Amino acid sequence: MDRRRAIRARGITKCFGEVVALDGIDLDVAQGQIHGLVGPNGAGKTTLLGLLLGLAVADRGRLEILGTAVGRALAAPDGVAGFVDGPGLYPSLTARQNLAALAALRGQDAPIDELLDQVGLTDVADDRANGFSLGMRQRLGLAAALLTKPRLLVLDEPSNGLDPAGKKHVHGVLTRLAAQGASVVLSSHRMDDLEALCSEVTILATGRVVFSGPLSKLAAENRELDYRLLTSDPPAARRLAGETAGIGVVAGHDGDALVVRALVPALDALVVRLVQAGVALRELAPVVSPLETAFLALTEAQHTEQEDGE
Ligand SMILES: Nc1ncnc2c1ncn2[C@@H]1O[C@H](COP(=O)(O)OP(=O)(O)OP(=O)(O)O)[C@@H](O)[C@H]1O
Repeated sequence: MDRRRAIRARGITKCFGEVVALDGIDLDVAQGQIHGLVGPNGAGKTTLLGLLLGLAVADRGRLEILGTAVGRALAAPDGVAGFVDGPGLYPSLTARQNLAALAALRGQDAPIDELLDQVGLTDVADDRANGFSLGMRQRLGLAAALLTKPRLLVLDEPSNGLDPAGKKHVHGVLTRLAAQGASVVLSSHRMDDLEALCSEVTILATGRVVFSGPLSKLAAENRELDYRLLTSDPPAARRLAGETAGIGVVAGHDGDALVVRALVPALDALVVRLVQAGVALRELAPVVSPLETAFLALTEAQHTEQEDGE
């Protein structure tokens, strides 16, 4: 058994009647890693997170969490905390009372003020949870999960409803937790969040893993992407792009921006030429992120394979 791995899943299958929600899932999550789960609606993300939290048991397969094989009991494995389908809170209690009640249930002292501060709820600490917005409830749920000092934190769509300040707090909490050696598995439909937070992602489609690994592997795959460039001299940039091998200039105007289709080596060559010609590069970014491009390509491919098989 590998204790350096927070999660090791092999051949996990889970059905609800006729519906195969998970179909032979393998998953590896290292300690200290923030791992993203992504996939279209109904892909099986929540079902998988529920198994990690001990809310359900797999029909087949082997699941090890924090070095221990998960049995058939419906209970969160030791060291695991989190939530699916929104956090469970006491609506008539304040944020502070919610955390105090949970700490008392566990018979432990907890740094409640510090936790409220970490998730950015200090100003509303004495407001009742039933008046909280979705983003505030998510953050209180995160603070509640942190009460147990988890070694594996499991979160279903933690970014739902977060404003930019809330997002900054949540990202800060998760990043610090991972830096201290805990692991985080979270699902999201927000590619920008996953790219900002996760070192590895697993893409699920109709209950199967279609990709699992580092984000850099997705970006480095041999796939042409469209890039948007803002430069100090748009006409010169357009001319140089047209003269660079492997660069396709995408038609249509986006203000002063130049949009090119290229693999990374050709893009590198273009940037070098621009700089050598004295054209300053002010912005360069993929029009659609590598993760989103891979997500669409991989999940659509899976969908088409299924249709062909029917
Ligand atoms: N309790 C249940 N009873 C019956 N079917 C279920 C149950 N839970 C999930 N399913 C089915 O299992 C499949 C996977 O659902 P799941 O909620 O895990 O997907 P998801 O990837 O989290 O989707 P979303 O992005 O919409 O949240 C779906 O077809 C869903 O309808």
